Amino acid sequence: MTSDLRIGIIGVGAMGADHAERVARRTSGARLVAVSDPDAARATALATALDGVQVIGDPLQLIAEVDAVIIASPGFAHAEQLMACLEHGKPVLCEKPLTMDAESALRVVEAEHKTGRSLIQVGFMRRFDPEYAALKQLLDSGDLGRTLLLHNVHRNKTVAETFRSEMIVRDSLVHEVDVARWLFDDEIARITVHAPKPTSLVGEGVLDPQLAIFEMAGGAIADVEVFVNFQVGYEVRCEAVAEKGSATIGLGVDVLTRQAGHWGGAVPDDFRVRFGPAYDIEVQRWVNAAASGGIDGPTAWDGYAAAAVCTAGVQSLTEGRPVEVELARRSEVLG
Ligand SMILES: NC(=O)C1=CN([C@@H]2O[C@H](COP(=O)(O)OP(=O)(O)OC[C@H]3O[C@@H](n4cnc5c(N)ncnc54)[C@H](O)[C@@H]3O)[C@@H](O)[C@H]2O)C=CC1
Ligand SMILES: O=C1[C@@H](O)[C@H](O)[C@@H](O)[C@H](O)[C@H]1O
Repeated sequence: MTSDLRIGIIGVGAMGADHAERVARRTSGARLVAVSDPDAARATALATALDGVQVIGDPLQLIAEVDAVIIASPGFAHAEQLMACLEHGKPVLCEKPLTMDAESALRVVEAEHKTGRSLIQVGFMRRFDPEYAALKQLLDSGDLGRTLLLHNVHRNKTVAETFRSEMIVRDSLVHEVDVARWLFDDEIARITVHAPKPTSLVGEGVLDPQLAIFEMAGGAIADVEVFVNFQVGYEVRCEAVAEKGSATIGLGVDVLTRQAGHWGGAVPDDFRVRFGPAYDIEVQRWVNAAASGGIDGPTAWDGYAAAAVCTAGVQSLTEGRPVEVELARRSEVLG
């Protein structure tokens, strides 16, 4: 008899399958017991490969049957599945974005508040990345003085054809929204999303790349280039500029080789390589916290605040102007 936390995963595409392997093979105190995905063949193949994992067709039934849940379904499915986790009192690590818009995200925050518990952790894994964590520690130490600016680059090799302009804001830029709120420890008051001449290597009408400007409530500014069809590989960089110095992460320069007339390092293909250690730390810490019914990471409120910024960001992209972020008063929602 084991007291391991019995985990169920909803959605086993790229991210869900990665988490399944993580929970099954290298997370202590947890056991993967069930998966659910409308693509039954995909769920069955994964369950078979991982041994001892049940396939449950209905995600709401999975929620009822396990101790804790990882949601890795597409963002549009998160709200209903999160509400079911709250109804059953189940701790849940929900992949970002919390939901696809500010309104539904706020409903989730309110519903969680009614339970009187912190059950939802949002998968903003960069907070667990050793490089980002070191940057946060350095900025918080005050050694560089006050942080004034952040320059961010977020590039994916390619994305699915269904990934339209809005998704670049809600699904990709949302990471920098969280990074800026976290590093500055401040809210984003205003966002502008510019759409430069798009790459010709994507479908008609897709605005890629995008250049976003976040104006923080306290006056600092962050800029973000987000380019999801960069072709080369996965690159995430952040430079913080402070009063007495600057600090940069994500240069990917740990191994430089000279070979066949070239020198340089490798560019990872996607986030599973670059942020693998961050997901490992994130899931292990969530499991440890969930075992006592809590969380240890970005909260539902963080997910809501990010959704509110992205909602304003999509409006800015559509209307071609800066848009103020409408954020509910935290004290009114959470008491
Ligand atoms: N933290 C991170 O760096 C990353 C987070 N993500 C997030 O993970 C989630 C999943 O993304 P991917 O794995 O890239 O997508 P994906 O398209 O590879 O996989 C999604 C899976 O969910 C299944 N699905 C569709 N509708 C569903 C529903 N209603 N209920 C349950 N399952 C459903 C699909 O059949 C598919 O197997 C998204 O929220 C995404 O934003 C994705 C990539 C990286
Ligand atoms: O979260 C992720 C994906 O969903 C998103 O589509 C990518 O742009 C991000 O780089 C990745 O970290």
